[in-house]
Amino acid sequence: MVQVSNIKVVLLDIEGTTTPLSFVKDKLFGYVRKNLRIHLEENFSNDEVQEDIKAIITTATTATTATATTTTSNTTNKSTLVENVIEIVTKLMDEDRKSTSLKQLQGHMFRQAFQSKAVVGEIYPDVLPFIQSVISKGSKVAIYSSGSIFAQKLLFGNTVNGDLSELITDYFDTTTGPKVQSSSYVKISQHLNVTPSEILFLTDLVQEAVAAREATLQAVLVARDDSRSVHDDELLPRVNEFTVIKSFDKIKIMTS
Ligand SMILES: CSCCC(=O)C(=O)COP(=O)(O)O
Repeated sequence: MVQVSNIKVVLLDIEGTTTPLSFVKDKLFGYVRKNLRIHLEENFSNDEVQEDIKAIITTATTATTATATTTTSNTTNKSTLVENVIEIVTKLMDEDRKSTSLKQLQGHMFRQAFQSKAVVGEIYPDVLPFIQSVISKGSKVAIYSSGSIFAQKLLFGNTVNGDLSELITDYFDTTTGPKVQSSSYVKISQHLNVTPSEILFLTDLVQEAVAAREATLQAVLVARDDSRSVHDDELLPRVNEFTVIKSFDKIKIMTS
């Protein structure tokens, strides 16, 4: 059992930490891949979709990596724009990019997925008891994910365990900054009005744990059976710098 003390907020990553990778990759992202064309075509004139299209095109034209090579055009022609956006979004998703524009679009598409019950939010069985125990000790629970805040609220509002969104006091996404940058965690602690060391960050990605620790948060790695960096041999030296738990029931928040 890992004991942590002096914690006012527990900050949770989603993919691989609260929620199975397979759910995010296959069900959520799978829904986007399958329904992107129909979403764009049927809702093309909506302000929200127009904003999403503009943002995606901006990402493609300003990206410094391979995505920038995608052909974009200045056209307002519907079918050309739809084809362009599908090409860019597919490429961004293939590269598992965390671009804010991609995450905004995905989040808007998840609304239909959750409302129609085509998708129901999955969390690991130990997550809800842990959240309840954190709250019972007077600490708060917040989320920091690359998924948009809109998407995060949909996920926690529509889980297999019911609506958990009210148990979470604050949500953060890439509009605060990338999860691999320590400045993002400084901003989060300022927003939460606590000192960084009073935040416990749980993630399956060592690069995120490193950034959080640089900002002096307490960071613990979560090594689920399907987790990402904890099973990457190249990252092992960095992983070994952290406390690693297999599930949330291995962590105990001590009241001061
Ligand atoms: C409903 S949130 C969707 C998750 C997502 O889009 C994502 O990129 C996962 O990012 P995380 O930072 O939670 O690993």
